[in-house]
Amino acid sequence: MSEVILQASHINKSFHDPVTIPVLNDVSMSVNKGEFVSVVGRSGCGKSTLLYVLSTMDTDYEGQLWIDQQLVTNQKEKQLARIRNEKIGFVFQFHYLLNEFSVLRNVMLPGLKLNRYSEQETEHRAMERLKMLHIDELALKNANQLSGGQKQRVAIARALINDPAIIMGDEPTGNLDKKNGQLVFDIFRELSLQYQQTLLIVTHDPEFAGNTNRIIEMEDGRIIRQ
Ligand SMILES: Nc1ncnc2c1ncn2[C@@H]1O[C@H](COP(=O)(O)OP(=O)(O)OP(=O)(O)O)[C@@H](O)[C@H]1O
Repeated sequence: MSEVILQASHINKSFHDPVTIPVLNDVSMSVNKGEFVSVVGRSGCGKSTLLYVLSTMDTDYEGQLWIDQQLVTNQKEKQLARIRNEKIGFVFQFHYLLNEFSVLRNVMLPGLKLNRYSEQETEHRAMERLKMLHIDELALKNANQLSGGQKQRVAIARALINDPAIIMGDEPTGNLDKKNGQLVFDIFRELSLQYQQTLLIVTHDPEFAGNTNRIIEMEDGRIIRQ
């Protein structure tokens, strides 16, 4: 049987602004190890809100959530911060690299924070991941010397530094031209096929979604197809 990496059960969420707006409506879903899953749906249907809940950044919801077989609902923030750093790699629309640091240092940072390996070992692991993504020649450049596509590939290397159970992305190709968007897609596919990396990516790009293993389609806060 496939190993379940992420499971959400009957997630409900509303914003109170000041009237109550229901945004997630009885969302249940799971993602298996090695699956490359996309989340699609019209603007405002709740994709980002769902991703924030699934990534444990938003804890204000009803329902239950497991990551890598561990129930994370109702855990304290300190524990959640550790789970996020250890189990989840994030790739956003904007790369959030620290411009004053080298590419290598940027990739190392979540590893140094986790403190599982020595600094030397973390550097070695960061170089391995830059090689995996074919960008090791950028290691000593400063982040602000890179193109948008290169920055996003560095952000993916950074997301991989702690061997996350799952990579979550919110529009990771949304800010890239077609060629660089394709490059980022190809990296995700290679990670999924070659390294059994589990991926859950919110996207507006039908071509991107159409080439993933499974599409989760949302409408008005519900999953209408998966
Ligand atoms: N902090 C907030 N307070 C109140 N309402 C919010 C808040 N964040 C999001 N919403 C509302 O929740 C709904 C879902 O928003 P969300 O950002 O999850 O949609 P989305 O599908 O990711 O949209 P997009 O594709 O445009 O990014 C929208 O109606 C939005 O206006």
